[in-house]
Amino acid sequence: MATTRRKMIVFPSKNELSEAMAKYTANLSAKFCKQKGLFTVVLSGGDLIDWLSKLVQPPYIDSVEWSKWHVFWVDERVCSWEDPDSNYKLAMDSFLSKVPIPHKNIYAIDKNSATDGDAEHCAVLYEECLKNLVKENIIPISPKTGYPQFDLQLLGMGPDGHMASLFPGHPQINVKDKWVTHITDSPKPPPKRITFTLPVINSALYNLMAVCDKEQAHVVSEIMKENKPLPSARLSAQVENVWYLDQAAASML
Ligand SMILES: O=C1O[C@H](COP(=O)(O)O)[C@@H](O)[C@H](O)[C@H]1O
Repeated sequence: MATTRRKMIVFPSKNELSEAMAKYTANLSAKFCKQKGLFTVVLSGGDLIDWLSKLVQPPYIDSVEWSKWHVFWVDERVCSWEDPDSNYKLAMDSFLSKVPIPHKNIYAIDKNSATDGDAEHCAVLYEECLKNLVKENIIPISPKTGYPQFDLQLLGMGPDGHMASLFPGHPQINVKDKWVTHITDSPKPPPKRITFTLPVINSALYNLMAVCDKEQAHVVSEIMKENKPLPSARLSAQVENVWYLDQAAASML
């Protein structure tokens, strides 16, 4: 599996980081829409969705080819779509409902199994959904890794070093025989979640990890300076693995 070098950019403020993230996303959208007529974007939950707000403002709101976007989640909390914990709801409310992405191109967790709290079935169905999209030539399989290959993933990290719903000390980080797995004892609530597995995450062409605030400074230093093998430290990408930090998150480097 390819291991691209981690690239790091520190921004003076969260606002500048947000602007850069919008520009990075819009540039890749233009590149892939031109190259292959579509753009596959994987979102996470958490603070990152707030930082994406610049995409729903000029110039991007008018220039991005939203109709060509296909949107996925790197992880999802197993709860109803209306639950405030839902990553789908979070992205819908502040981002996706404001841009003209065709509804059929927004691939949420299965509504019924999520409401029923059946994490295992949600993971199985999400993997099935990805496999169907491979057959439809929406998602290619990476020739290098054999896993599905997304164009861009926008990721966040928790203060414990987790990314997606891959938590330190939990076995999901080592799963290789699935594309999507589940957890029922997440240390961060809610306990039931589904998540892409590490080989899928690392098969993406571009991975952008955005980390802000002083509370994250310690874990950023553990990863960058001490090489601590936390889940986020294992992030890679096929073309570029870039970390956007604000000054506060980078303050212990
Ligand atoms: O629980 C989750 O946490 C991570 C990090 O979130 P943040 O609020 O600390 O930025 C997030 O990336 C993931 O998608 C989410 O489910």
